[in-house]
Amino acid sequence: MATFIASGGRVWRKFVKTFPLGSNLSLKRSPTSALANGRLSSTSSENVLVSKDEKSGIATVRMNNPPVNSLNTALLLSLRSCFEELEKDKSCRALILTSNKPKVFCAGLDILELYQKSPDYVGQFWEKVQDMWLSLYGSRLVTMAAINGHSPAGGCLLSLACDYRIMAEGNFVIGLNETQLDLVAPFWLRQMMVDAIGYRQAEMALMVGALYPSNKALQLGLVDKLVPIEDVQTVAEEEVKNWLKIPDQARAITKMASRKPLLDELRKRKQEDIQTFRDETTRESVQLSIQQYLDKLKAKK
Ligand SMILES: CCCCCCC/C=C/C(=O)SCCNC(=O)CCNC(=O)[C@H](O)C(C)(C)COP(=O)(O)OP(=O)(O)OC[C@H]1O[C@@H](n2cnc3c(N)ncnc32)[C@H](O)[C@@H]1OP(=O)(O)O
Repeated sequence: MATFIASGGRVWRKFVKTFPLGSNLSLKRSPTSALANGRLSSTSSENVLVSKDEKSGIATVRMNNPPVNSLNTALLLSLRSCFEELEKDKSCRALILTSNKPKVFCAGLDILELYQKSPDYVGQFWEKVQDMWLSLYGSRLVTMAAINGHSPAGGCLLSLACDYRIMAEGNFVIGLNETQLDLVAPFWLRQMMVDAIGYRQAEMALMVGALYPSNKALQLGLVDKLVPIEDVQTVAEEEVKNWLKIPDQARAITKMASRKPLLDELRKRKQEDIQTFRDETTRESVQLSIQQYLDKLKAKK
């Protein structure tokens, strides 16, 4: 039987201190998890559930922000802190990012964080998006997106920041639909898309704000593997184990060599990027588009 430890090591205690914990400290574990027989540590904040198999060093990070894991300030802060703590944990070698709510991996940025807010507020919000991305994209760990549902916009951003993407088959969409909200994806997000699917396809996808069904996403190379939804976690664990056969140091140095230019570019242009976001999102016409988009989402029911 698996042993559940609420706050086993230094890293976990620190993480627990950083965030208000929900009453539930027990691990919400997929019944099909291949880690079931490993020694597991777990901890949770209200919006992110983390478990780690001590033997393999594989952590699973489950977004738990109902109803659709939209990235609000609290979730962004929790994700960043969680990525940074796992990064510092010497026994951690890999991270699987998934959703605790199958059928929606992440609905992207919380649109309400962009609606009728002051320029200062949206600027600070955007910095949290940047910092979360820097910690995930720049991670030394093997990072695997286990995309068990829809993954539009900011959800696609999270997936692209990982090293490998496994998505659920079926009627789920992924892509960068920012232009549909009258928003322009920033250079670092556009670049990840280009790196994943190539210049021409990325250019078209970004211009029209395309959301692709999972089979088309596989064909384009936006995701790497499609599996039935109930197998997403197990296949992600198997895939991570394959990656962990490669020595960590060589793999991580190689990863950094390819990602450093984009990481450095954002670090250098952080304030300019924040200013652009502030100016764009608070523009009257953009606010109107966001309002119409929100109305459309509500009217769907
Ligand atoms: C210079 C500018 C730079 C900008 C760059 C920005 C980079 C990233 C941008 C973004 O991420 S913008 C957000 C884009 N996201 C979307 O377009 C997704 C919208 N949501 C959906 O399409 C669907 O909700 C879903 C994810 C496919 C799930 O569908 P489902 O049927 O399961 O749920 P719903 O009934 O649609 O939603 C439930 C509930 O949640 C609300 N909601 C959904 N998405 C968001 C969101 N992103 N932010 C805030 N709220 C969201 C939705 O309105 C429903 O609310 P209620 O009606 O229940 O109150």
